[in-house]
Amino acid sequence: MTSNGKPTVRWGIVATGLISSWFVADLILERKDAAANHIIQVIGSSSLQKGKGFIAQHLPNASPAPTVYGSYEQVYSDPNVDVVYIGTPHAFHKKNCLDAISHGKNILCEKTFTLNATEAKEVLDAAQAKGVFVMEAMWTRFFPLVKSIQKLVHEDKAIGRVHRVICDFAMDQHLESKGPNSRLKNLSLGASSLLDIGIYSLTWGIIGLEPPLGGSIKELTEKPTILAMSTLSDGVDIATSMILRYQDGRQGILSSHSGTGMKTPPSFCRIEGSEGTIVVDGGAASVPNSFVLKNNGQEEKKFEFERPGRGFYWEADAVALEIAAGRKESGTMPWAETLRVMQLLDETRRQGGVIFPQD
Ligand SMILES: NC(=O)C1=CN([C@@H]2O[C@H](COP(=O)(O)OP(=O)(O)OC[C@H]3O[C@@H](n4cnc5c(N)ncnc54)[C@H](OP(=O)(O)O)[C@@H]3O)[C@@H](O)[C@H]2O)C=CC1
Ligand SMILES: O=C1OC[C@@H](O)[C@H](O)[C@H]1O
Repeated sequence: MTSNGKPTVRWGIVATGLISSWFVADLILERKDAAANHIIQVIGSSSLQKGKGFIAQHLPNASPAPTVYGSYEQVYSDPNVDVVYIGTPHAFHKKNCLDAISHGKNILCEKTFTLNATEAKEVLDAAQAKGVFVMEAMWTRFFPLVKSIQKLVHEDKAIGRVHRVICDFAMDQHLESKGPNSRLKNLSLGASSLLDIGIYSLTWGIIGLEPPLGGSIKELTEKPTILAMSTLSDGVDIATSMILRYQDGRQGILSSHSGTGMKTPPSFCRIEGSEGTIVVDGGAASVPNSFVLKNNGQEEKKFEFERPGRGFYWEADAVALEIAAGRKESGTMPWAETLRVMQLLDETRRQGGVIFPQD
C-alpha cells in the first residue's frame, strides 16, 4: 500500500511490555522526514484487559483505535496486518516468529533475535521457506548517527586504519527489586546482561571495526574470534567482558554490566584508528545523539543529530521500504548478520558459563 508516495505498513504489535510502548510511541510521532507511513492496526496481548490498558495508556488518541486481541494468534491471522512486531522476552521469540511465519506474516523481532544460533537458524529457514520478510530489531544500526560514523570510518578513512573499539554498556537494572519471573532474572526467559545490553557493545564493536554491508546482502566474510568472561548471579550473567579479535589484529574490547550497584561511568564507545579517534558518549547505551571526531593534527569536530522521540522509527521505516521493494531481508541487518551475532553470543556464553535451560 502506498500513500503520499511512501509505503504504508499496518503493524500488529505482539506483547504490551516496555519495548512495545516505546515502539508505538515512536511510530505515531509526526515526522517531516518520515520515509513511510505507519498504522498501528492491532495490539495482541496475553490478556484482552492488558491490551485495552495499553491502548488507553499509550495510544489514547489513535484514530481509528487499534483492534485489541487477547491472544497473539489472532494478530497472526488478521488479514489487515502487514508486519508483526514481536516485543516479548527473548525466550519466546522463536515460537512467536514461527507462529507468525506459519500465517505468512512479515516480522520485525526484538533483539536478541532468539536465545541461541540454533533457534535463529530455525526461524530464518522457516522464513525462507514461506517467503516472508524477517528482521532483527537491532535499531542502533539504523540511526543516521551510526551511518555517519560508518561513512567517516570506513569510506572516508577519517581516522586512518581502524584498529580498536572500546565499548561498555553499564546499567543498574535493580535486579534486587525484581521478582523471580522477571525477564532479567529468570534464565528460562533468557535473562542475561549479555543478551539484554551486551549485544549493543558487540554491535558497536562490529560497527567500528567492520565496513558496513552497504545495502547488499552477501555472505559475511569477517570471522572474528572471541575471548570472554562472565560474572554470574544465580546463573544469570550480570557482567560480561569480551575481546573480539580479528586475524589482522583489529580488536574490540566490549563489556556489559547490569548488576545492582554497578556504578560505572556512563556508557561509551571509542573507535581508535591510526590517525584519530571517534568518541560516542552514550554510544553503547544504544541512543547517542552526538559523537566527537579527533583527527590527529586537526581540531576536534562534534557531530550532532536530531532524534525526536527515541529513534525506533528509523528501523520501522527501513522495514516498510524493504517490504515495499519486495525484499525478504534487510540490507542493514541481513539474516547472515543476525546468525553471526547469535553465534558470537553463543560462544561468549559458552566461555562465560551462561547456560539457558533451552540450550
Ligand atoms: N530495543 C530496545 O531498546 C529494547 C529492546 N528490548 C527487548 O524487547 C524484548 C522485551 O523486553 P521488555 O519490553 O523490556 O519486556 P517486558 O517484561 O516489559 O514485556 C514483555 C512482554 O511480553 C509478554 N510476555 C509474554 N509471555 C511472557 C512471560 N512469560 N513473561 C513476561 N512477559 C511475557 C507480556 O506482554 P503481554 O502480557 O501483553 O502479552 C510482557 O508485557 C526483549 O527482547 C528485550 O531485549 C527491551 C527494551 C528496550
Ligand atoms: O535494549 C535495551 O535497552 C534499554 C534497556 O532498558 C533494556 O533492558 C534493554 O533491553
